[in-house]
Amino acid sequence: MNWDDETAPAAEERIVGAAAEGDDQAVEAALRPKDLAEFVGQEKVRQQLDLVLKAARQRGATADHVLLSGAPGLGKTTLSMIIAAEMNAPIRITSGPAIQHAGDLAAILSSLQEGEILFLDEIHRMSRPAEEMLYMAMEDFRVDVIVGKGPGATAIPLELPPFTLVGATTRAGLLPPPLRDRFGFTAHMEFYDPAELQRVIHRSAGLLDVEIDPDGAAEIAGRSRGTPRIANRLLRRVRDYAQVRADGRITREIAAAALRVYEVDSRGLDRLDRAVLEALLKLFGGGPVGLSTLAVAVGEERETVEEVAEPFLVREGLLARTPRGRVATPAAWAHLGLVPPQAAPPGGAARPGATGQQGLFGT
Ligand SMILES: Nc1ncnc2c1ncn2[C@@H]1O[C@H](COP(=O)(O)OP(=O)(O)OP(=O)(O)O)[C@@H](O)[C@H]1O
Repeated sequence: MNWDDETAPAAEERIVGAAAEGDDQAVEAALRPKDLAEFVGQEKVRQQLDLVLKAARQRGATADHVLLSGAPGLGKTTLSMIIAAEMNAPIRITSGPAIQHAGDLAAILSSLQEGEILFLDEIHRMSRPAEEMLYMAMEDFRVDVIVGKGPGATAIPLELPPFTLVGATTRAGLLPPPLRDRFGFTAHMEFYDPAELQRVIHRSAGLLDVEIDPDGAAEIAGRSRGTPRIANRLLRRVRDYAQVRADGRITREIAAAALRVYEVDSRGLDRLDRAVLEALLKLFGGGPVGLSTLAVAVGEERETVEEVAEPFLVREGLLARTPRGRVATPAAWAHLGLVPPQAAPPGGAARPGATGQQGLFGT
């Protein structure tokens, strides 16, 4: 899957977009778990990382370099900060696109303290020369700084203090093998199941001082697309609704009513996702239909349909991309409360008007 799909430009304005938005950042800082015990879910990653860090602490050494891969909003930045906290080490945060020249990287590396954690987000987007410098830095804690140009250029070796690189990527497959191989520990972060998201929501509600029923948390969790960042964002919008329209407490009914206002349905589909699905079912009998035709039908760019709406619909098993075009699955018909043509009574096609829309947003 193409994880970056969820960060495509049009996805940024969506309440169910996985990329961080402007007002997320300050709140996210307040909601970040501070240690491994507080970090919800990702059991395997947590157990393995716990061993890696404990062993390093016992040896009095810096931890091995760590590569975290997974979709946006699953907790990679949070985990890098936890690594620093568990190692009692300072952390420096930067990203691949910010390092365009090898010199940028040399400047950062040479100013690290011993044992410092260097968090490099979007490591797959670093420039090639910087990437090559990183190989030597990771392996030998040394870089060659080139001084001068042409035949007179000389490489001056620069010793670095031992440090731990924590690389984060949405696409581990894009990393060149020599870079991937230099990480001592690689963790792949999975989407969270509803029970885990419910725990994330309860924890965040506590920190935000919001009263929430277990059913209210479950309702939000089911619409959060497996992603803690989305769960926290939906929680904040539901909190607003509960405060303005009710007594502030979040129940299942309040959560469903609030998310109806924001057009997030019972499976976490938003207006665009549903428009695509509805066009596919109602106008094209469930497909197959070409991407361009589908895009025209919903009045969106081809890229928006392909990169913003489709990845989640595919992940949810509602839409399939086939060589003949886009096809709806039986689950898509069921979700929109429509009858597939082959199951329609004799003489009657699919009943385009017979939607169960009211049910989609919950009660
Ligand atoms: N396991 C978790 N338990 C509790 N909260 C979490 C967990 N994972 C993520 N969060 C919350 O979700 C938000 C987003 O997490 P974070 O910024 O770490 O994601 P990310 O994977 O680094 O995203 P990106 O790839 O966009 O940088 C944070 O507010 C964090 O508190």
